[in-house]
Amino acid sequence: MTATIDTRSQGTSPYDADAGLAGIGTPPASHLDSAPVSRSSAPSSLLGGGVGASRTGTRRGVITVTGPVGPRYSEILTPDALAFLALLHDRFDAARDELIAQRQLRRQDIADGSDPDFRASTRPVRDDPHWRVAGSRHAPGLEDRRVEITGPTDPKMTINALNSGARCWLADAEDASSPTWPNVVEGQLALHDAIRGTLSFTNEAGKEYTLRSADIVDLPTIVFRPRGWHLDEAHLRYTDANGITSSALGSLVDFGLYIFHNAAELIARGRGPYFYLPKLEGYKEARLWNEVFEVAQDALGIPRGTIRATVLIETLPAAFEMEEILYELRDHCAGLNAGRWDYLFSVIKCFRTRGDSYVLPDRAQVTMTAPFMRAYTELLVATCHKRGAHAIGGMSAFIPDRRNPEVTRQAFQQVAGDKKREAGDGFDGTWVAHPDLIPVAEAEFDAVLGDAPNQVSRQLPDVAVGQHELLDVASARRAGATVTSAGLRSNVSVAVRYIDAWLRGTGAAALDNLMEDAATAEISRSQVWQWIASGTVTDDDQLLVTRERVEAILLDVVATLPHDRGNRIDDAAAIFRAVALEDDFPAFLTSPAYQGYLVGSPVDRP
Ligand SMILES: CC(=O)SCCNC(=O)CCNC(=O)[C@H](O)C(C)(C)COP(=O)(O)OP(=O)(O)OC[C@H]1O[C@@H](n2cnc3c(N)ncnc32)[C@H](O)[C@@H]1OP(=O)(O)O
Ligand SMILES: O=CC(=O)O
Ligand SMILES: [Mg+2]
Repeated sequence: MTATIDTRSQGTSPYDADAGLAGIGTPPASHLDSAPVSRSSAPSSLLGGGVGASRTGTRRGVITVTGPVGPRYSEILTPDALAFLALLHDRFDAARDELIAQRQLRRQDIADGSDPDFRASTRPVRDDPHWRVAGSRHAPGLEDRRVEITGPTDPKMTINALNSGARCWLADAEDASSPTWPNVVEGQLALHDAIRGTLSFTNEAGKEYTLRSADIVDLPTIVFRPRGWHLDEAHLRYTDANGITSSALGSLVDFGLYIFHNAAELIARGRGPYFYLPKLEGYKEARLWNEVFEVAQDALGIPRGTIRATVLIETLPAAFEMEEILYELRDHCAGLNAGRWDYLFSVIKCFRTRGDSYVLPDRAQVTMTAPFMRAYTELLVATCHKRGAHAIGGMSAFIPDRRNPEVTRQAFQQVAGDKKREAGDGFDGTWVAHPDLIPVAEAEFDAVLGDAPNQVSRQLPDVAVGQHELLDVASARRAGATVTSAGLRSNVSVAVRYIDAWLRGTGAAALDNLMEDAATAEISRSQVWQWIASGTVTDDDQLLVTRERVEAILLDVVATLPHDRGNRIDDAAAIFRAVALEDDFPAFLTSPAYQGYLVGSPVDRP
């Protein structure tokens, strides 16, 4: 993206001068923020004015399709849908760039030694006891979210998820998705058809898949997760009113196409346009989403407050702004989710240059009972319930193997323990990665919730989590967790195999009996980067983690992997080198991998 960013006017702490939280102490339903979205600026002429010019003659931007067009793509990429995307980009493209720049400044601050903390400037939001979020009120299908299955939106997974018996389905265009052009557009087609009850699929062996009901109220409630703010969509070009052209934004494309095509249908069928919002780093990003929602609802003629969003708290900076995030989205917010894998990634990213005391042990040894992780989830539940929001738990990575009873037994045991802890801690629901895990998670939540749809009314006034508890990452190693040579090798191997799968169009994979996705792969590569940068010594053999050592492991791993036709092991290894072994630390591995390796590759064509 090319927008000019005036970082001087924002400063490194732009929140202090912020007037956006001025509504504190007044009734929560009113829109008192200074945010520049008003009904008068809403695009009433959107669908009548044609792309490029409004009825009043004001120039507007244009979205152009540059990706190849497959069967039925025209049903998604309609002129009106593209005009809607152009409207969203006109309003929010530059604001997105500013927020990405602010993320970088903040991360640099942390790298330079300034610890994240709760903001003094937003204390009034936290201290005001009166406001509440919309929650599940007037949001049919979101009252009881005790088990949510997650997964990508290809037709088979869509049908399997909707037939799974879970309460909700997180339809994922984020961590579980490789954002190939077919995955993006055909995923929208699958959702479009599923919502209308017409989706079917036949696999290569001739097995037919159909929805168990054509009526979506009989199926898990769909909660769609668009891509995060950081990802571009290279197959749609946005040309702004000044003729400047750039890639479209993945988040606005995913969100925009989904709500444009499905909001009215969802509402008519007794559901609503529901979203998960990933990878936010602060409340200003929540505010941006809220503005997107308002503009979208106005443009589509849907009452404001119809959308519901569940925000993933999966970055360290966002953990210090949970309440502010809820506040910004209060008219649209259903809850928060503890996105534990990206959270760990964010912890590593933020502290990667801060030396040995910020080094985490092997990924497998950082469990949810590590004090700093427990502090994060306790704060999340307490914050949600204080504000009438659902607290949704995270993903245990253990997955069953239908061909291996022992692996399945262990997965069930691990998942049961994880869900028991979450339900006991006050979470209102949780995620599972695989349909066979639904009864396991359900049993643990049933035991706590009984017939109640949730436990939002359970207040947790005794939770006392402050800056120290959230930042005490050293607690994991103090408690005996270690960095091992096996952990190092596993990080290299998992990252390379996952990136290979991602380059072949698969965004979630079962590797070594664990669910791996973009978030877990980010942990693997960033741990390696941090261990090298921190001069970490593996505890079992007392050897330094160096680039040369990792390079030798990488060559060994690559030699053991099949180099069949279609595999992209060498490309995966090249990406791994770029994101784990260079001096620079790309904020996300998917950004260079997308631009340099995925776009234009064989799987990127219909
Ligand atoms: C950090 C985070 O963000 S977590 C959220 C993002 N991650 C995810 O959503 C991961 C979701 N899970 C998955 O993608 C898959 O479970 C995987 C890739 C981990 C494993 O998938 P597979 O190797 O196909 O598992 P397996 O062979 O046991 O599947 C058995 C059946 O269950 C289906 N299935 C497995 N997981 C899912 C799922 N999440 N949703 C729907 N159906 C599923 C499979 O499609 C398969 O169906 P079939 O018999 O009709 O072919
Ligand atoms: O998105 C979820 C996570 O754990 O990351
Ligand atoms: Mg995540």
